[in-house]
Amino acid sequence: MTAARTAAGEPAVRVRGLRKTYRTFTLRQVVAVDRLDLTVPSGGVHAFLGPNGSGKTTTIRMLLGLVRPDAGTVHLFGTPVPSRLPDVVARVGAIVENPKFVPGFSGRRNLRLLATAVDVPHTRVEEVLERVGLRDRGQDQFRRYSLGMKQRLAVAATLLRDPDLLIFDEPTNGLDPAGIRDVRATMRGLAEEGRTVLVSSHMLAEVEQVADTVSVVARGRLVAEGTVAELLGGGAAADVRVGVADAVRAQALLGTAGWTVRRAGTSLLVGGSPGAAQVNEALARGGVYAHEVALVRRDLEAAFLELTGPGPDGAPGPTVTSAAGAA
Ligand SMILES: Nc1ncnc2c1ncn2[C@@H]1O[C@H](COP(=O)(O)OP(=O)(O)OP(=O)(O)O)[C@@H](O)[C@H]1O
Repeated sequence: MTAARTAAGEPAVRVRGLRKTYRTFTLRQVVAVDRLDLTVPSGGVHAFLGPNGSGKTTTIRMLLGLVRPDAGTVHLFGTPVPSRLPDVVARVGAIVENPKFVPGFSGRRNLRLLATAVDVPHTRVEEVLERVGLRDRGQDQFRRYSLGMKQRLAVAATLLRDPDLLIFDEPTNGLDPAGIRDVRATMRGLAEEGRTVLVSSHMLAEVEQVADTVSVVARGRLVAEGTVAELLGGGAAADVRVGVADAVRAQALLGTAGWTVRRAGTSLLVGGSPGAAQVNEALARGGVYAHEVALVRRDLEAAFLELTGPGPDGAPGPTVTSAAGAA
């Protein structure tokens, strides 16, 4: 099953030059998505990351044929959308906004209604309830479910047709920590079954823990793509924090080695070095012995703000970086 889901060699999602402009009530033009390129590899969890209003929901709605683009192309598993959406729609499941379930019906009855609507046998309802851990609570009324359980029922609904691509728009909004953990575990589990999960988020911590690859958008445009580690600059590019008694001498030694050195409280932060061991060695060779040498991971929040914040002139976004080195 895993091979069949991913064997096509096509990315699950391929978007090129996508653009969508809205007109507000005051006839002001809002560019929601602006010549966006997006590639979601087949298999694994891909985070679609960006601040509020950066165009994530609009993009997802275009992937699903719910909003018509002004320009650009969308392919899902190599099939052009929306022109040939019917050919691929059964392979895609999405939770875009709060799913509509009947509050007074049980979770199971809600799913059975949906199963009938999409022509799936009711035996599949039991499978998906089991899959999201709701089989024992399937007889409870939907209105009695916690938010996390409601979200899991929504996932179960998307699984009815056994899709290869699942799209979640901000799935952890409003969930408590246990609910967030559940959603993350569900996403990982789906990816391990060979499916592709595309999850939009503005929550960096969520992305770091669950995503294999990430696309970062700001003001409707792609600003970076790659793995989380690549977006953070990788270990080699991280700073090294050094604690020494003689900071002046250490600063001179490290500067001579060609690295950038700046003060951070009582420590020094060394940038551009190949790693902590090399920094330590350079100090020792110069007769300076550090009481602390530690690799400091670049802060994800800082990296994200750097990527998505306004440029120095406050206007267009930062240039596109391909952290993965991919075209
Ligand atoms: N139907 C609409 N009419 C007018 N403007 C819209 C409409 N939908 C979205 N927008 C605007 O387009 C821009 C992108 O919105 P979108 O909802 O796609 O971003 P988002 O990244 O999903 O944001 P959030 O994380 O807040 O949901 C925003 O400026 C938003 O106000």
